[in-house]
Amino acid sequence: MTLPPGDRIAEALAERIEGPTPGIVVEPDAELLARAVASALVARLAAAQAVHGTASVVLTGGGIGTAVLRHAAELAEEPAPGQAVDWTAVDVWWGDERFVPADDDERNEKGAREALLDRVGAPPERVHPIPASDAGFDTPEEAADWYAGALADAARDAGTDGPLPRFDVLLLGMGPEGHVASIFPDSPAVSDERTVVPVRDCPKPPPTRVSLGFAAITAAEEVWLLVSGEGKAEAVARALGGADRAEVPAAGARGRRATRWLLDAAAASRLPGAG
Ligand SMILES: O=C1O[C@H](COP(=O)(O)O)[C@@H](O)[C@H](O)[C@H]1O
Repeated sequence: MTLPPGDRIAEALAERIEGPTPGIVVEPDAELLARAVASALVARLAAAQAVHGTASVVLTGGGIGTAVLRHAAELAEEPAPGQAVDWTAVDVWWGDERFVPADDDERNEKGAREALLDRVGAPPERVHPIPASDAGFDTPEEAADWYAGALADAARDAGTDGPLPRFDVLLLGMGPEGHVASIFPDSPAVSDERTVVPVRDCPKPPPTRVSLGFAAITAAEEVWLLVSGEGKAEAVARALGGADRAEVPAAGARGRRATRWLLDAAAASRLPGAG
């Protein structure tokens, strides 16, 4: 495990951190982290479009996740070389969502639309929100089944084997107790093998949610965990120290090709070697 304090995320990407060992990059503070991740994200999506014609990203809610999207929208106004994303050719999915009405401020979708999607003109046919509670589904179970079907349909339309389309980058925030998406420690979701799982009695409000399961998270090409703040430092250290994913779900978030922990200095402060 390496810990390069102050290293730039773009440089780490250029080095192509790949394989089973998570790559760790530390930026000095949350604002610089959000800017660096946004810059790396648009570069990665532009590169995916150069190869495949389209790109796909799985979004997260949360403070840093939404700040990244705001900065990505700014970068779209005057793209740097290698960072020109055609937002009409990006499929947008979500890692988790709160099962509340569509206009509720708790919706991750609402935050993402305001921060990025409405600003870059993402077309409705490429934006795939997890259903809201007023979208015609009575329960999170029904909404989860529907979203699993939407993912499987997209995979089939793209000619991809299996129940999931290609995810170029899957973004995850992490809670102070180590939850990712809406997979909370010691909850049924940690051992649920479905691609999309309903979540009830969630310890963090709102209590009713829908989340990608580990089967979908670990199918992504790249998983990027975005974490800031001292309050999350212990969970970061436990996840990277080999904790069981049932106890620290972030420990089970791995990409097929790469797993990147993108941290600010406070979140990295309990890792071995942190100053
Ligand atoms: O409940 C959730 O929390 C996490 C982390 O949020 P943060 O504000 O502490 O960064 C988020 O990633 C997830 O999508 C969300 O539903």
